[in-house]
Amino acid sequence: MPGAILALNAGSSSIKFGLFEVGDGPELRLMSKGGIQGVGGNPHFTATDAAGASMTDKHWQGKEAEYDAMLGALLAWAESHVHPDTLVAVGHRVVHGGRDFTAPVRLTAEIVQQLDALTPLAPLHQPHSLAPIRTLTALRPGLPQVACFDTAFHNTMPAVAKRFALPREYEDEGVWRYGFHGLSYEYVSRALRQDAPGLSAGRVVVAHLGNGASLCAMRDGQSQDTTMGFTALDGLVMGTRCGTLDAGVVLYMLQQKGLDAHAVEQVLYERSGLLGVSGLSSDMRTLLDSADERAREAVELFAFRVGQETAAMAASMNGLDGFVFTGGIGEHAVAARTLVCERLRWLGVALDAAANANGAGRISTPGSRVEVHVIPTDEEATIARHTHDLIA
Ligand SMILES: Nc1ncnc2c1ncn2[C@@H]1O[C@H](COP(=O)(O)OP(=O)(O)O)[C@@H](O)[C@H]1O
Ligand SMILES: CC(=O)OP(=O)(O)O
Ligand SMILES: [Mg+2]
Repeated sequence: MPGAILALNAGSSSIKFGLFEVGDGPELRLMSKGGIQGVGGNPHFTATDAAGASMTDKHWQGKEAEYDAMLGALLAWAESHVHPDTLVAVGHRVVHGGRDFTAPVRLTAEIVQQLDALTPLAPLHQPHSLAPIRTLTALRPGLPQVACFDTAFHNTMPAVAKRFALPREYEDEGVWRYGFHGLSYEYVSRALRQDAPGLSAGRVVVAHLGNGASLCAMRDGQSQDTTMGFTALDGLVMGTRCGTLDAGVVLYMLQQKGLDAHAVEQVLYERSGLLGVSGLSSDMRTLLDSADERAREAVELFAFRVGQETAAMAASMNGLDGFVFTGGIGEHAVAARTLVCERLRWLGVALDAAANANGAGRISTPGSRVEVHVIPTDEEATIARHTHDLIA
């Protein structure tokens, strides 16, 4: 089935994409990757070829910066590089699959409606996941579109790791831990199996540290536990999200502070995390560069929580053989990796400071009991592979 697949990963302020050539076999070849940054503000469209050379770099303004126009332009750009009739499908990252979607699915109007009903479970993400699906359906009604879910990878978690200690009727309604960042974890799981098969068969904590952040306890490449739960609000300190919080604080906000549900949602999703603690920025790079004491405290809390939750993930697997950093912070923030590894020393992590600073793939010392790796994630590659498998 020769042709091409466009994989889209739409977030709150950016749309990332990967364009892949399909051959006759199962392997896909990356032709281009890039994205639109500044969606909703000053959009900036860039794309590079597989070797990293720039293919386009444009700023859009006025009518060109409107959502449908931008997606139309991205689609037209992709088609101009593969010819319209060879674009065989578009795959999307959809953050929440709820209890009904545990594997990639070919989209229909009815399924889009079902996914829309999950918006309250992922208010920061689901609308952004669905927006490009709707626009592309209007632009190219006949083009097959596939949804790939962030939650699906965690379906292998044992019941005890999924369960909340709430009255059973909540569980009957689907209130349990789903977990997220699954397309990223799936990519890392495959990369480990290929490049470090011994470790991949063991007990590994994968840390996806980006704007959203979570950990996955992986044994034999499968999810055993994760720090995110029913929503992407749980677990670690994130850019603007608080992570794990005593539910009593929510009651305090409602009952003592008089906030309504919408105001609480805003505090927890948009004004907390690194931004809330530092009062400065949600961006790790800005905080690491800052001399402000509160910026330092925000980074300290971030690393402290990664350390605590790693111990919890290790407990879920009865031990720890490896630790993997991925996501924007995990891949690039040398100082943040150092702080995290210091908190994992007692678990058997010995960091090789030079390897960490030099951007090596393995950053633990040869004698480290726990192997530490940095693996750049590629959610778009996972999306493209699933899309290909589904439509082939
Ligand atoms: N060189 C760097 N040094 C420190 N932090 C970085 C660097 N590059 C990216 N980051 C951080 O990565 C985070 C964004 O991660 P990313 O995975 O790209 O986010 P998203 O969840 O939006 O996909 C930001 O906090 C950013 O500051
Ligand atoms: C699920 C989630 O938190 O995603 P992101 O990191 O893209 O915000
Ligand atoms: Mg992300």
